[in-house]
Order: sequence, then structure tokens, then C-alpha cells
Amino acid sequence: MILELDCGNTFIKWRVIEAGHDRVIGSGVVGSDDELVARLKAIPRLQLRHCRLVSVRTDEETERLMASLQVHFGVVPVMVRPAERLGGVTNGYEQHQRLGLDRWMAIVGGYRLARGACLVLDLGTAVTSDLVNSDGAHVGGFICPGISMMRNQLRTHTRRIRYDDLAAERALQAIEPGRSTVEAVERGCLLMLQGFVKTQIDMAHHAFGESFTVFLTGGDAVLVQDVLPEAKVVPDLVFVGLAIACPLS
Ligand SMILES: Nc1ncnc2c1ncn2[C@@H]1O[C@H](COP(=O)(O)OP(=O)(O)OP(=O)(O)O)[C@@H](O)[C@H]1O
Ligand SMILES: CC(C)(CO)[C@@H](O)C(=O)NCCC(=O)O
Ligand SMILES: [K+]
Repeated sequence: MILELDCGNTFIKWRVIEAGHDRVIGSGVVGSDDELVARLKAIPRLQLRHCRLVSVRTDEETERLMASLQVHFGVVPVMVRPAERLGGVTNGYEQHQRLGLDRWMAIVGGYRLARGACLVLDLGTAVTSDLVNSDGAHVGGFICPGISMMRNQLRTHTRRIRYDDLAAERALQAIEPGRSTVEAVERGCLLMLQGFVKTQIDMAHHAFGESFTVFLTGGDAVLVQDVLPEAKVVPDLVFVGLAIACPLS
């Protein structure tokens, strides 16, 4: 069994697959290293032989997690390293090692699945967009705040925007102009997100013409799915890239 991890800024996304079969034995999202260990220990007949991970956390945090996995499960995790080329994709950053490794894994995975030009949209703590042309050249991308960050910034930096999470959830059942603070803010942030992804589609059309694949991933992908009917929602896109970056030798 192989443990795969995508360590983001807020959550760790994990899954356990059967080596050679790609059959998923378990998967989930956890908020801490300890929670991950507990979730894994609860899997009956777990036998981890390998572990591969991608992390955008600090080296210290990532090393702590790797050490904990070694202690609890006896696996030595393999970590994705920056590269200029992988899986037919060329990193488009001026300094390739600066491109977030989760973005790198998602575009390598996207290019593999698309076998051609693609636009990769990842909606998590941050929202990222990356374009890859039909030759596999990553032409660059964009980073902006995720929806939680947008609304939290509004709440933090204004004095009169105050509401609870339940009201927030209810406000998003429609997108008419808001008639209360919670509706105005929640719907405003949602429209920013949707506007952003639609602009990315326009940009991809401009760059690639009609033939490109749109991939949507990350925890908040559902929020824009309706406005992007052409997008393929692939929650495990980062793991597709991860298998290419860290094959079992
Ligand atoms: N405590 C939780 N347990 C399980 N799932 C959760 C929990 N909290 C949030 N989630 C869900 O997990 C997903 C988190 O994925 P997401 O891609 O947003 O990760 P992130 O770590 O916030 O972002 P990033 O990887 O970009 O840093 C979301 O779908 C969210 O709704
Ligand atoms: C943008 C995030 C936070 C998305 O998870 C991550 O990919 C990251 O920390 N990237 C480093 C900066 C960059 O990609 O230019
Ligand atoms: K991510």
C-alpha cells in the first residue's frame, strides 16, 4: 500500500492506494499531523510500504511530519523536489524552484490526462490558475486569495461586518444582490471567485484557441463548477502528478 499526501497551507489531503492497482483503500482531509496518524491507524489491515508527498509547508513542518510517519508506520516518505521538466511539462517560472510544488504536481497531472493544452484551476486556501500549451510548456499562471481568505480579510479589516458561519451558508443559496451584510459579503466573494475563473477561460481561449482542457480541483471547486460547465472536476489531480514525480522504483 502507498500513502499519498498533499500538504497544503490549511489541510493535509491523504489517500492510501494499493500498489500496482491504483485502487483507493482510504482517503480524507485532516487538519494536523496527529489527526493523520490517528486516521491511518484506524484503517484495518493497513500495511504501508511506501509514502510519497508534496508539501507547500515549511521544511521544518514537512520534516516533522515525515519523521512522525517513519516512527508510526515504518515508511520513509519520498518528497517531491522542484524540477525544470517532468512528464513532458516544462516549468515556466523564471526560477523554477519558486513555483509551488502543489501547482507543479497539478499541471503535470493535468497535462498527462489532457494529452494537450490545459488550464488548471485549484481552489483551496489560495486560488491558483496555470496554463500549459500543447507542447507541454507551462506558460505561467496566477495566484489570488481563496474565498475563506477573502471573507476573513473583510471581517478582520472592517468594524461593521460581523456574522456567523450558519448565516453565511444560508446566504449562498442564491446570488441576487444582497439585502443584508452576510448576503452582500458572501455573494460578493463568490462572484469574485467565479469572475476570476471565467477570466481564466477567456485567457486560455486567447492563448490556445478552442482546443484545451479545463481542470478544476481543490476543496472549493464546487463553488465554481456551475459557471464552468466545460471543466473536468478532478479532486485527485495533484496525486496524478505525484505518481509521475515519485514513481516506485
Ligand atoms: N476538518 C475537516 N475534515 C475533513 N474535511 C475538511 C475539514 N475541513 C475542511 N474540509 C474540506 O477539505 C477540503 C480542503 O481542501 P483544500 O484544497 O481547500 O485544501 P487547503 O489545505 O485549504 O488548501 P491548499 O491545499 O490550497 O492549501 C475542502 O473540501 C474542505 O471543505
Ligand atoms: C500558491 C500556493 C499557496 C497554493 O497552495 C502554493 O502553491 C505556494 O505556496 N506557492 C509558492 C509561490 C508560487 O507558486 O509562486
Ligand atoms: K492545494
